Amino acid sequence: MGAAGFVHAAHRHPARAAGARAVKLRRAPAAILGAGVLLAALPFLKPPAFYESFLYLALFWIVLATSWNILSGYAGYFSFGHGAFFGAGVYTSATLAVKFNWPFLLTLPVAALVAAAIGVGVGAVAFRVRGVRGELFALLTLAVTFVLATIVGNTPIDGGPGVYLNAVPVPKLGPTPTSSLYLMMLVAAVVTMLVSWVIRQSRFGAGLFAIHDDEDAAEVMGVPSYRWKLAALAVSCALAGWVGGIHALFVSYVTTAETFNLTVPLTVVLMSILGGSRHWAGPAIGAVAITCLLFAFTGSQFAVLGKGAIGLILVIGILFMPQGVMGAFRHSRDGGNPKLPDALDPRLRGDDGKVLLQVRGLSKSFRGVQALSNVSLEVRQGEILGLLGPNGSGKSTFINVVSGHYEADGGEVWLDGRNIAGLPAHRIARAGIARTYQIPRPFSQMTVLDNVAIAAMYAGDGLKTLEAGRMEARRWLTFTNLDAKADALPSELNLHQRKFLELARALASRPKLVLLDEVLCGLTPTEIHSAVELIRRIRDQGTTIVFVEHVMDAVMALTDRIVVFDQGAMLAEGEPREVMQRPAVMSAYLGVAHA
Ligand SMILES: Nc1ncnc2c1ncn2[C@@H]1O[C@H](COP(=O)(O)OP(=O)(O)OP(=O)(O)O)[C@@H](O)[C@H]1O
Repeated sequence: MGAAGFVHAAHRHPARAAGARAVKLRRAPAAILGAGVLLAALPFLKPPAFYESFLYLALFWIVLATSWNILSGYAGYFSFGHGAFFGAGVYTSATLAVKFNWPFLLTLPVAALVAAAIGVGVGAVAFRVRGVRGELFALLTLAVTFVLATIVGNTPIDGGPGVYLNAVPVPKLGPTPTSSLYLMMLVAAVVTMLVSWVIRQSRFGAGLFAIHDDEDAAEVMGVPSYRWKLAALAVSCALAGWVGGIHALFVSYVTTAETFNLTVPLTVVLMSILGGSRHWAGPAIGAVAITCLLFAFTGSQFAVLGKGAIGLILVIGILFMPQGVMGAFRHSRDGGNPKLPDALDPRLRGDDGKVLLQVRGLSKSFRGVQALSNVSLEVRQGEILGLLGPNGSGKSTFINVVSGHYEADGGEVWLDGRNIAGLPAHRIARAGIARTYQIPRPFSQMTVLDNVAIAAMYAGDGLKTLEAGRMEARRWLTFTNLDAKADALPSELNLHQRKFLELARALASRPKLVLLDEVLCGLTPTEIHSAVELIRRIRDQGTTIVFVEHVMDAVMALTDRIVVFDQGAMLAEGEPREVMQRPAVMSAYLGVAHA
C-alpha cells in the first residue's frame, strides 16, 4: 500500500490476504473502543484531577484535528475555518443553555447541526467555483471565521462582554464535574475516530483521496466531487461544533476573542501534518504529541523554550517525515503475482452499424480561439474510430467536451439515445464514457490498484464497496500486464506503464465508449507494438473506441474509419487509406502524416 495508507492488498495468496485484511480492519475500531473503555474507567479510579484536565485537552485536540482532517487531509481542501465551526458550536450551546435554559446535553446535537449548516452554506458556494481551491479556499474559510466573530460579537448572541456558563449545571456522568466533562469529550473523541476510520476504509473515502490527488480526473472517473466535498465538510463541521459545545461548558466563560482566533486552525493543521494527514490515526497522534509538549512547558519558566521546541520538532518532522508519523510507518509491500482473473466478459462486437455516439453541431471556443466549430460525427458500436488532424486542430478539445471536462458552447452529444451535453463529468462517466489523458494523470498518492479501483467504483454502473472495486481493478491490471505493480505508487512506473494505467482506469468502469487521447505518444517502437496489441484486445471484447493519434502506422493498423479535423472543423471522414490520399487532407496534414 502506498503512502495513501489504503489497506494493503496482498496478492500472492488473495484468500489469505483478504482474511488478514479483514482482521486488520476489525482491529482498528476494536482498539479505538478498547482505549475508550479504559479511559472511561479512569475517573472512577480516583486519579488526580490533573490527569483528567490533561486528558480532556488531549481528547479535545484529537477531535478537532481528526475532524479537520476529514475534509482537509483526505480531500486536500485546506481549511483555516475550523475555528469558525468550532466557535459556532461554542456559541450555540452557550446560548441555548444560558439564554434558553436548555438541558446542556440537548444543546450538543444542535451545536453540531448549526456548525454543519454553516459549513454546508460556505461549501455550497465555495465548491461551485472551480477556481476556489488551494490557498483561495483556505483564505475564504479564514474569512468566515472573522465574519462569524463579528456577527456574534455585535448581536445579542454575545454582544461584547462574553457569555458566562457558571450557572449551567454540568450533566452528571462521572463522580465530579471535571470528570463528567472529561467523559463527554471522551465520547466525542471515540465517535470522531470511528467516523474518520470508517470514512478512510470506504468508497466515499477513496473518492475523497482521488479528489485530493486530481479533482478533474476524479470527476472524469465518476466521483461526484461537489457532493463528496460538501458531505466531508458537513461531517467535519458537525464534529467541530459538537466539541465546541462541550468546551463552552468546560471553560464556563466564552468570548469571541478567545473562541474565534487563529489558535484552533493553526494547531489542528500542525497536529495533522505532524501525525500524517493521510491516515485516520495521524491527526490523533499529532494531537497527543503536541498536547504533551504544550502541557510539559505551560506554566513553567521554560514556556517560551517549549514553544521553540515544538517548532523545531515540527520542522524536523516535516523535513524527514513529509507524510507525518503514520506515513513513515507505511505498511511494507508484499507484492507478488496475482491469481489470474476470471475470463473477461465477452461482449458482442457491435458491428451491426448501430450508432453509439452521435455529435451534432458541437462548438467550443477559448477566448476567441475556435477550438471546435460545428462538428457533427457518429461513432458506431464496436468500431475504432480514428480522430486525426494537425496539432491544434481540436482533437483533445473534442475529447474534453464529450467527456464533460469542458462545457460545450453549443451542440448536442447523444450517447445511446441520451443527450449528455452539459452533464457534469461524473455523470457522463456513469453514463458509460471513459477517457485517457494525453499526459497521464494518475492519483499520485494512491496505489496503482486503488487508482483503478476508483474508476471501478464510481464510473459506469459503479461497484458499491472498496473491496469490490479492488477485485475488479485486479482484473484490469492483469489485462494491462500491470498486476505486478498493483501496490506501487504511480511515480514508480515508467511512461509505458503509466499509459497502461490510464487504459486500465478507463476500462475498469466497463464503459460503452473509450476516448483514447494519444496513448502512444512518447513510447518506443516496441512499446507502441504492445500498446497496439492491447488496444486490439480492448476492441475485441466489444468496447467502442475513439482513437486520437499521430502515429500513422498504428492508425492504419487499428482503425475502421477515420475522421480528420482541421482548425476545429471536420475536414474528411471515411476509410483510413482512402481519406489520407485526399488532397485536402494531405495538404492540411502534411508534415505530420508524412513525418
Ligand atoms: N484550455 C484551453 N485554453 C485555451 N485554449 C485552448 C485550451 N485547450 C485548447 N485550446 C486551444 O484550442 C485549439 C485546439 O486545441 P486541441 O488541444 O484541442 O488540439 P489538438 O488537435 O488536440 O492538438 P494536439 O495534436 O497538439 O494535441 C488550440 O488552438 C489550442 O491552443
